[in-house]
Amino acid sequence: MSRYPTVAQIRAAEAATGLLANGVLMGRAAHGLASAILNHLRDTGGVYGRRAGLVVGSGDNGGDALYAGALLARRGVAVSAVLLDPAKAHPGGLAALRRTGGRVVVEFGELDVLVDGIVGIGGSGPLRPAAAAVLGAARALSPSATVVAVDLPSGVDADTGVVNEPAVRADLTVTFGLPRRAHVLAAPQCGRLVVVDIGLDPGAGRDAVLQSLSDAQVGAAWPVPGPFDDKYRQGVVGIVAGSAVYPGAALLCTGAAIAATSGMTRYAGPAAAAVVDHHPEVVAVGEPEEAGRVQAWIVGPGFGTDVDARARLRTVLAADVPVLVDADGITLLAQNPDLLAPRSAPTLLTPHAGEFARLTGAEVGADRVEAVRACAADLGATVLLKGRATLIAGPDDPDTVLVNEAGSSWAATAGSGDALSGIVGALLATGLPPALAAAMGARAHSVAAHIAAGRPGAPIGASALVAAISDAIRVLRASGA
Ligand SMILES: NC(=O)C1=CN([C@@H]2O[C@H](COP(=O)(O)OP(=O)(O)OC[C@H]3O[C@@H](n4cnc5c(N)ncnc54)[C@H](O)[C@@H]3O)[C@@H](O)[C@H]2O)[C@@H](O)CC1
Ligand SMILES: Nc1ncnc2c1ncn2[C@@H]1O[C@H](COP(=O)(O)OP(=O)(O)O)[C@@H](O)[C@H]1O
Ligand SMILES: [K+]
Repeated sequence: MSRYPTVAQIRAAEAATGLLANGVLMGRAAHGLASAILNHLRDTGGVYGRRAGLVVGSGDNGGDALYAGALLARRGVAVSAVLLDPAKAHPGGLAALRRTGGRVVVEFGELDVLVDGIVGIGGSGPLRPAAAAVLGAARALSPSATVVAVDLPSGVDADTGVVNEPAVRADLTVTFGLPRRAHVLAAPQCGRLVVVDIGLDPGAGRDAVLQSLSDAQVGAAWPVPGPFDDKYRQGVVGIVAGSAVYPGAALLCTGAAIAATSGMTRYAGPAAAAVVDHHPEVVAVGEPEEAGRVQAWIVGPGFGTDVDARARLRTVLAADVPVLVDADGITLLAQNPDLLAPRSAPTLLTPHAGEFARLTGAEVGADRVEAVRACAADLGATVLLKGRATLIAGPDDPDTVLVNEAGSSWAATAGSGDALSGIVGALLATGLPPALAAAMGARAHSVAAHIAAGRPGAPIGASALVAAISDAIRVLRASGA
């Protein structure tokens, strides 16, 4: 389990050490930052004589950069610094840099490493023009320089992960004590993340709302058949998806459900013939009323928004079992929110941003974590908001929002949402709590996309993702073994 505290929680954890005012924390941060840069230099040709440029802002983020620059200069790195506001540059850090031979310059020469010490957790908004100009000139002169962000790439909001352009895009981000929300919400902007130990209380950040499961946790919790299990005991999932004209969603969703667990998969809808043709293990009928017992339903992917679809949604939501509503089902639900009111079994909604806006009447907005939390509380349902960073909130636990950072964007392809609902719905049918099922399913979905794309990676369709689900589960289960 990783936890991603807010800036307020990070500041409280730092203050609790009593080591802020005396500069001890900054010293540790600077050591960690310098070590990460030295490691990078060693891995790419050596340390001595390499060139590092520091872009230094007016706060402690700039202080970290200056002290780290001093340590690099002592190891033979040629360090230069551009001070964005010379009168406010951290005095101790600046003195240290000067003592070790680092130079203050107005513009950089060629660089191997460009260090973004502009702003950290005290920053707000985009890069100001002077900072953007210095970075732009440095990038133009040294396009292959490695960009190292101190704490987080400047211009990225630490709590929401919003990238306020112009913003820094880093190859490596070195942070201190605890990862910030932005590191998972805007992971592609941060590059590789190094978290330096600065001696925070080991319990620090325990109150962080935003959390992610490790692969090992997902693997250990993945349901597999036990010695006395049969097909029914592992959960029967019922799927209402696709249509006679558009059977694709039904095939993808059903295929994903079959791969995710060993329980039984039923299908109810107009694509029954095509489903059985592709997946002979499925028991398929025309309508949900004919389907027999299930432990969870998936309803909505590609099943349209006509009167028949509406009637099927009504039937499924009237069942006293967990229901996952996706895609067209969400669009219909947005028009008929009263359908949720009588339900006592859990409901799980899996919107993308557009469906989320339809459901709530408002765009997701900058604070995705708060948006998903509020939506879950308002609707009394678990909500999974899709994206590169998928967020999951339940209705009864405002102190937990789970996040799955996909690690790659190969899943951004048509029909991959149908695969996600198949995986998550099959997990729901095994009896897992909705938020856990959603987070585990999202993780397996991302890993499957990554495996299907291969190395160095090639575009995939959703069918390839579905075909890789079994391998993804193996990878997740092996990661905890
Ligand atoms: N507080 C602590 O204990 C520690 C703090 N550390 C470092 O200190 C940083 C936080 O320092 P500060 O609180 O001084 O804040 P920052 O250095 O992150 O930024 C605050 C300064 O930047 C200016 N600013 C805000 N937005 C800006 C923008 N868009 N463009 C240009 N300037 C902008 C503000 O006016 C202020 O002067 C952390 O991110 C981390 O790097 C580390 O030294 C570890 C210990
Ligand atoms: N940039 C991205 N990186 C990684 N995964 C993504 C990205 N964009 C979307 N996804 C994932 O791909 C799936 C897309 O679902 P959805 O938008 O419903 O597509 P469809 O309706 O075509 O099936 C979701 O699981 C989502 O989290
Ligand atoms: K920074």
